[in-house]
Amino acid sequence: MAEAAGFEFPSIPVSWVKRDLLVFANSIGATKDELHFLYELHPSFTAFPTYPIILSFKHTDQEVVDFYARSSGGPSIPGVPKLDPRRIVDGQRQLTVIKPIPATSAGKTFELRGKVIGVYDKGRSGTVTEIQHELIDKSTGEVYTRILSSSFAVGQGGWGGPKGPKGVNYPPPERKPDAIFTYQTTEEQALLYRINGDYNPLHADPTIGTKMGFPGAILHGLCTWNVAARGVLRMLGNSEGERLKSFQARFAAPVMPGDKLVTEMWVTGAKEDGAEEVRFMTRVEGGKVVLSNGRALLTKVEKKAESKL
Ligand SMILES: CCCCCCC[C@@H](O)CC(=O)SCCNC(=O)CCNC(=O)[C@H](O)C(C)(C)COP(=O)(O)OP(=O)(O)OC[C@H]1O[C@@H](n2cnc3c(N)ncnc32)[C@H](O)[C@@H]1OP(=O)(O)O
Repeated sequence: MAEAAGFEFPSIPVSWVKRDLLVFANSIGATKDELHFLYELHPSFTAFPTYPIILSFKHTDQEVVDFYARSSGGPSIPGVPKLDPRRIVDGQRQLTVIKPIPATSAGKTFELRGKVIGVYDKGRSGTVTEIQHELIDKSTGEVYTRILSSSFAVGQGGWGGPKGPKGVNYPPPERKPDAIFTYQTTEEQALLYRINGDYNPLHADPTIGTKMGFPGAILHGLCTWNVAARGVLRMLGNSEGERLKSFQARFAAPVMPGDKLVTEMWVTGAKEDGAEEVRFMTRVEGGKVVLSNGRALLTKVEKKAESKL
């Protein structure tokens, strides 16, 4: 098992154009008062700061790809049994902004360099694979973004691997939230979000969702995660992309397209690298917590009075 940790994947060339940024901002519900994420001629036009999260799915694609073929096509991780991509869900994600990305990758040679942090056997529950990716400009070696991902292979545990370290939890303070952001997803939200490059049929074909025990096609965990990122930035960072330095959360329960998402957030007063800590939690209205362990780092936190649908 020692061989799995540190295993490096072949680097993946990635690219994007302004149009991809527009699709992304639309797919996470950006509104006309966030025009700088939606209109390429806006004087402050910029990528929504979590956009790089999509690049491990998109690569350099302009066309739809076969998700399963791509997910099973990569190299095997040493010491770990082959996992069935049809029964893998996203577990958690952390994105750290090191340098904001340009509005298009044209003129640079970006790639994602990925390595395994650990693969953990959770017994009957499944297997957790933790991978770190860095978005790097190959020609200069500059790192733009660091992403830590955990995927959860449901029911595919019990192969004798290590259980893994105890995770760090970021529970919200026990007081009223400092801001609340509500977003009504549509029945077609996942069909729109997949155009970013995550073509997992789990988000389109209801029969695949029901085989995994869900009520139908579920929303991409990262769509919920990015909606929450937009909410935190909107409510506490005046929708100024450069203020978001880090964003992370655990996918605690699935979301169905059409659900209303309620993100509660707390400014804790803690500081890290000159940014302020925000903890957050997202629920489906009146129901389950769907994003737990939410934590963001923002510079110049300022509260907005009201949430916007
Ligand atoms: C190669 C192809 C890559 C594909 C990438 C995916 C692409 C996307 O398109 C797919 C998606 O977007 S899927 C949608 C988003 N994800 C979800 O909806 C998952 C929601 N969560 C769940 O269903 C359960 O929490 C569940 C099932 C995750 C866990 O529930 P339980 O089995 O009840 O687990 P539990 O008993 O609570 O815990 C067991 C151990 O696992 C750890 N753990 C739990 N949830 C985790 C999570 N979300 N991420 C990472 N680790 C997690 C627990 O800490 C526990 O470990 P330990 O015993 O060591 O404490």
